[in-house]
Amino acid sequence: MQLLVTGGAGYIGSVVAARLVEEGHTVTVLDDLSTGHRDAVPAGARFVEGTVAEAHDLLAEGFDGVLHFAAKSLVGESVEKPGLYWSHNLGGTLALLDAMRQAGVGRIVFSSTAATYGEPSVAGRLIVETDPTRPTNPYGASKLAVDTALTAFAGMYGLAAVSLRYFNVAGAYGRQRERHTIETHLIPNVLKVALGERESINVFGDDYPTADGTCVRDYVHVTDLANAHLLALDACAAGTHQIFNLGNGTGFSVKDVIEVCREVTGHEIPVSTGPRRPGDPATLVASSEKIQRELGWKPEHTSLRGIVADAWNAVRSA
Ligand SMILES: NC(=O)c1ccc[n+]([C@@H]2O[C@H](COP(=O)([O-])OP(=O)(O)OC[C@H]3O[C@@H](n4cnc5c(N)ncnc54)[C@H](O)[C@@H]3O)[C@@H](O)[C@H]2O)c1
Ligand SMILES: O=c1ccn([C@@H]2O[C@H](COP(=O)(O)OP(=O)(O)O[C@H]3O[C@H](CO)[C@H](O)[C@H](O)[C@H]3O)[C@@H](O)[C@H]2O)c(=O)[nH]1
Repeated sequence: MQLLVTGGAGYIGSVVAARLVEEGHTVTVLDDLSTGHRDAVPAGARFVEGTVAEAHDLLAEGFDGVLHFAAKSLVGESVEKPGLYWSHNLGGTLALLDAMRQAGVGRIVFSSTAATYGEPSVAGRLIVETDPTRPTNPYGASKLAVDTALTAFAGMYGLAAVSLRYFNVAGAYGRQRERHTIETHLIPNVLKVALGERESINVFGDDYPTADGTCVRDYVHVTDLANAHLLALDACAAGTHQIFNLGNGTGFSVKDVIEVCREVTGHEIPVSTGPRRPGDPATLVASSEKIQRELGWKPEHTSLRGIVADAWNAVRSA
């Protein structure tokens, strides 16, 4: 297929773009390099620098589908700058959907997020796709708005849409790793301590209603996530919008993650404890039963130790 990958110079988009090239697809990456890197775009993919709001002319060249990763995606920043999130994530995507419609591009796989759910309705239960969506921050709200728009576009215009609601993505694909200039994510920041680039890791709150008081998340390997995109692309069906969770079904606390990083890196990882980060739900753990059942997705890298080890090997060899 001729595929447009928005955000394909970013962490997840670049790994998916690499897998698509390997599968024989013709890939064009559209990225404004606001948080991505030109050299993350895989060899074999064409690169166009620009924003999703300017995709009109590019799409007119003729594509079979779009994989839409480009977004602002920092929870804390979204609380501080909500307008940025609404304009980029919703406004940018609506412009993209209009351009797709005008160009006759009928297939989209969208990077949605666990942040669309907010606090789980039943504490301790895995989150399923039919759970209430009550985002606790503007990032999650803007992504939920896109999901809602996709349902409407599928119903009205026959768009074939799949939203993949990722939980916490981690790990590396060979040397392709997470490398944000402003890094907020837990695992890469803990690894910076092990590398000697930071003195300690600050735990954002230890008074949550969880076993050790720190937030619990579900970490999924970026290559398992990439494989889900290949399945989703094939599963797109005209006039439908399908939504799938992507996680491993196991929750790890912030303290668990730091301990695994200590084991993997052999570094003591000094810790300080600070206040809660605004917008953070206490616990987010996925049921991915639906995508396993309906699309045959099977995660292969489910151990947190293995996920951290892959990330560590990639940053050490950088
Ligand atoms: N990393 C996670 O754990 C996680 C979890 C759930 C959902 N997601 C979603 O997955 C997607 C990719 O996340 P990531 O971690 O790879 O982020 P990233 O910041 O590494 O990648 C995003 C890419 O999009 C580009 N971009 C941003 N706005 C753009 C615009 N308006 N036009 C063109 N390009 C633009 C950036 O330059 C960057 O290369 C995002 O949509 C994010 O919301 C990520
Ligand atoms: O230096 C840090 C960084 C993070 N944390 C904590 O570690 C946990 C994980 O935080 P991340 O920033 O790594 O990830 P988030 O859970 O905030 O968010 C990620 O997963 C979400 C869905 O679960 C969204 O999709 C979002 O895009 C993606 O960044 C949170 O409890 C956070 O408070 C710390 O204690 N210290």
